[in-house]
Amino acid sequence: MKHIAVIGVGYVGLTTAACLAELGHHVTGVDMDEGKIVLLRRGDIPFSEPELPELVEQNVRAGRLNFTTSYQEAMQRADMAFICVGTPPTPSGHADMSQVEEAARQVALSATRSLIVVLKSTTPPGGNAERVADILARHLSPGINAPLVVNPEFLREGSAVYDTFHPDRAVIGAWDSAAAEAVAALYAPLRCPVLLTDPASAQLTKYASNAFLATKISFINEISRIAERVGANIHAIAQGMGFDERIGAEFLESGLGYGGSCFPKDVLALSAIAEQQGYYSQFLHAVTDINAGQRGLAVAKLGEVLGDLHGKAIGVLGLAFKSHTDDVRESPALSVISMLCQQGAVVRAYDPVATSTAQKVLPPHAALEYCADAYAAVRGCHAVLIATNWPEFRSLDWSRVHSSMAGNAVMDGRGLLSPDAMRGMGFEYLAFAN
Ligand SMILES: NC(=O)c1ccc[n+]([C@@H]2O[C@H](COP(=O)([O-])OP(=O)(O)OC[C@H]3O[C@@H](n4cnc5c(N)ncnc54)[C@H](O)[C@@H]3O)[C@@H](O)[C@H]2O)c1
Ligand SMILES: O=c1ccn([C@@H]2O[C@H](COP(=O)(O)OP(=O)(O)O[C@H]3O[C@H](CO)[C@@H](O)[C@H](O)[C@H]3O)[C@@H](O)[C@H]2O)c(=O)[nH]1
Repeated sequence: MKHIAVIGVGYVGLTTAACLAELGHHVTGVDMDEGKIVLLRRGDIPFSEPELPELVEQNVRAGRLNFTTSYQEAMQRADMAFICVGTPPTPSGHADMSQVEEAARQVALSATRSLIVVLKSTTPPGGNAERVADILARHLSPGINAPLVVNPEFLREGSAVYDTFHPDRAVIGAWDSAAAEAVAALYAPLRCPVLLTDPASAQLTKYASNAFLATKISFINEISRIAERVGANIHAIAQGMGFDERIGAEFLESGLGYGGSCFPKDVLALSAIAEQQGYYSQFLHAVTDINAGQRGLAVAKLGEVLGDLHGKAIGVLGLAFKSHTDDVRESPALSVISMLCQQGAVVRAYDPVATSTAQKVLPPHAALEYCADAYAAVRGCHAVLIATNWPEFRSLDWSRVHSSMAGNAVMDGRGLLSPDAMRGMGFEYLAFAN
């Protein structure tokens, strides 16, 4: 059993803290956001993530998990500190390292004993790990050591707890082999492959993994553009490709493209890393461009059917960047809503859990209304656009939807519905290549 401080209790930090506590460790989560800590101390979770509320509650009750805004309190007995703060994109696409550097400085200043510092935040290779190690060394009291271990996180939002307990691998990059082994020991109960490597390789493994998954999505979206022109069905194609084990069936869902707090920023950051080293990656720029283009294509398809979008009512189902989360960072749904409003459409939006997060991000607009349920959102609409892959949109009573709409167009931006069934009910069914 270890005493562990987790710095930053966002999506990654809170999940990591709760899962480490569940594995028997004593964990203190620290965040500079007092509001988050107040919520957590009251037993509330600051965001929506399946299984997490129960896990946090159980471990707080068992006395293994607590929360504070004080680094001193969290670091008092810490054997390890996990840095899980954000690395958002700068305007030039680089990863902003300021939260990580500040967290490292605070960890070092409040350390009263030697400990291992584990960098879970996604950070680019090319000097950043070295800089964090240097910040630690400069701010530690004499006689205290804090070797740095780079241990990138691979969880997905919406299945964060499951992914943490069932990881495909742990990647551990360190200069100090004893520190690397100590972090590897934490993963032993999870029985996953553990890759021990150097910090730069660990960092680049994370970016390469995200860029590869983003590439699969842009690739299938590129194929869907070709498929549409030759009258082929993209779902059949993806299925046929996916049977080939060398290709794999996952991440071949065509549609509005990827969003979220990771793929868009990490592909950009990888391009920026390459450019900093004098290499322009045409390939990564193409992945980003294809992805961005899907949103405009969806709006154009609606325009083709409805003519001028001005004054047309469009029901948008989904605001989150994917199902089972309230996260709207880089959500394709929000870009599409902005495009529709710009073209003069009246938007009626609904999401099972992400309305309040969307309201904080989208500027209020006279033509944008948030609705309490999917049926309210589609009522009186000329068209419906499915923007997020929530399962509940698949199981709506679509004949009820049809009879309550003013028009009959449905743009299925996530390939959720059966084209034949929808057309059979009298919808003008629009999608990417089917
Ligand atoms: N969200 C994901 O699915 C995911 C998955 C894998 C990796 N990552 C990476 O993990 C990192 C964290 O992502 P996230 O989505 O959890 O971010 P987040 O924004 O949800 O959480 C970051 C937290 O850190 C806190 N914070 C910032 N500076 C701090 C400081 N100096 N001291 C204490 N707290 C501080 C913030 O208040 C916030 O609560 C990023 O590098 C991200 O790229 C994210
Ligand atoms: O076939 C697919 C699969 C996904 N998506 C979209 O891609 C985005 C990302 O989805 P997903 O990867 O499931 O969610 P994230 O929570 O962003 O997780 C990714 O980003 C995390 C942060 O780095 C990594 O840890 C995870 O391994 C990686 O999957 C979402 O907008 C999805 O709608 C598609 O368009 N088609």
